[in-house]
Amino acid sequence: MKPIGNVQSVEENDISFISSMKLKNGDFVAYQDRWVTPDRFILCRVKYAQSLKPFPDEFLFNSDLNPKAILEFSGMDTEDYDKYLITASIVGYFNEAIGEFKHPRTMPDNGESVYVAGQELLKDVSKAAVGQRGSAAIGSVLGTDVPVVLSVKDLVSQHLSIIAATGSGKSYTVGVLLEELMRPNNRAAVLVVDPHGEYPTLTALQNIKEFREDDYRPTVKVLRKENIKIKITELKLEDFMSILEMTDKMETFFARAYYALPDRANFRKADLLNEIQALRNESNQSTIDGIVWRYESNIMSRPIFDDFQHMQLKDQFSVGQLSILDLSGLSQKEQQLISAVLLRRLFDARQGTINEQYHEKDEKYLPYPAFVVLEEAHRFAPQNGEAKSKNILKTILSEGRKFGIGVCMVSQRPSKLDSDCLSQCMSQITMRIINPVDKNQIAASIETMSKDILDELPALAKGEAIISGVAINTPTLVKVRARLTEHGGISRDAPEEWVAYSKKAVAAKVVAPAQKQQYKLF
Ligand SMILES: Nc1ncnc2c1ncn2[C@@H]1O[C@H](COP(=O)(O)OP(=O)(O)OP(=O)(O)O)[C@@H](O)[C@H]1O
Repeated sequence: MKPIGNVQSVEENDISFISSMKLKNGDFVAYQDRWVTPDRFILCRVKYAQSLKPFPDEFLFNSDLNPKAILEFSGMDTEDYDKYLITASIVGYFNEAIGEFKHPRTMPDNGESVYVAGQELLKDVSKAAVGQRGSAAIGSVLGTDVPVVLSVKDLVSQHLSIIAATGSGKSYTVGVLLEELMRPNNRAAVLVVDPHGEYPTLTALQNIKEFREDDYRPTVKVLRKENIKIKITELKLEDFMSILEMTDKMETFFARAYYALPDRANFRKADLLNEIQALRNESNQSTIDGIVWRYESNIMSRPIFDDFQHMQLKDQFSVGQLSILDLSGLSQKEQQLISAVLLRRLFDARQGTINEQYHEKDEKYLPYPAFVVLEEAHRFAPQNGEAKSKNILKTILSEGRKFGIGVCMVSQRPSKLDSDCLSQCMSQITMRIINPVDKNQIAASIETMSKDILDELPALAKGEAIISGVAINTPTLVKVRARLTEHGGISRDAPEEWVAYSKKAVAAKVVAPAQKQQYKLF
């Protein structure tokens, strides 16, 4: 390796060095740990770079003149002005035995050589190697072709957040992650809760050879609203309350009817309606009418609520299967309710299976971990306000690790996402964020987000991310790799569509002779 500069000063965890190479924030450099282990390199992450020697003010007065040209004209050495003072924070050296970076505890001497970190050092940012069991090759270290490979074990056991402003590449990155999870080295059981129907294009991966090995071929199953069934007994009293939006008086009567059911684990929609009607007397006619009207229009007539059928958990969670729950076309309340019921059943199944309460023949037996991706997570766990799915999500985020349930929360509005939920995601893929309120929420909820990383967020380009947390060895700027399947969340080109539509309309007018006005002279 050829040195690119020399250490000028050291302060706290930062080194400053002078170089003629203009490095970018997030680039990695290294110096040698000369006094302790001479051949050991210490990795550092560049925080900022600034020109070392400012031009004399007089050279800058006239914007028509190039200051460098004035320098040359004055016979001064331009090279002195092409140097940068670069500050980088120490990441450490990779300790194979503990599998993480350790701080060297000694700082470099002034004048120590600094190098651009090469492939050999950069590979240590990844927690796994490409193709290894439990690896997800998500992209490369920005500006290099060194792969960044995440640990799937850590993503699943300690949850993940994917946060970015709209259009920055969130759902594209989710697609890349899902591709990695479905590869033969992972064969994951994954469910994506997809409120906009963006992920069905992933079905193509079933036919791509990279995803096959021996007899393994991933399955991608799209569950659309017509196939979504919730057995009425799966709803709790508070679910009914939230769907029916009743007055306090109505809620009191409704609760009475619900508790009057002879068997709350086994009833039909009409049985509950009968119990409501049975409460009718002369003094409560209008209240009961109100409940009945709400119950008939929101429960009786909705096909997703069924007397007998419900979605089988094993249909949604199966090893080597990516299930896409396409909730487009359903109201936000319905989306929350479906997710709540599903997450509750998943938690119960995994808890019961691990505690040996459910056995092989039981419908609720689920003998493998599961990963749930929640797009638009702020809808399911809002920071302010209620959502039926919020409590169970909190439970899974805090206890899911014991039972092998991982959650990936995807959102473009972290400030609208419950901060407790966000702080439970121990790995983070954070893309461009401009809104200061969102940045503050990230700073408050994600411990690994240092100020210099936060400052980088608005400058990230489409498809660039900062990956931090337990699935990677140190926070790293990453270029997310290209998708193997087509991306489903295409941004619409409004002017293109307007012009195309207008041209079609004009052409229709010109060529439609039947509609042409016939003029007679006399
Ligand atoms: N890593 C990448 N490589 C190449 N193109 C990318 C990458 N990431 C994103 N893009 C491009 O950027 C566009 C926007 O990405 P994407 O749809 O993922 O944004 P988003 O953050 O999910 O937006 P929204 O919040 O509106 O859904 C995509 O259509 C895609 O063409």
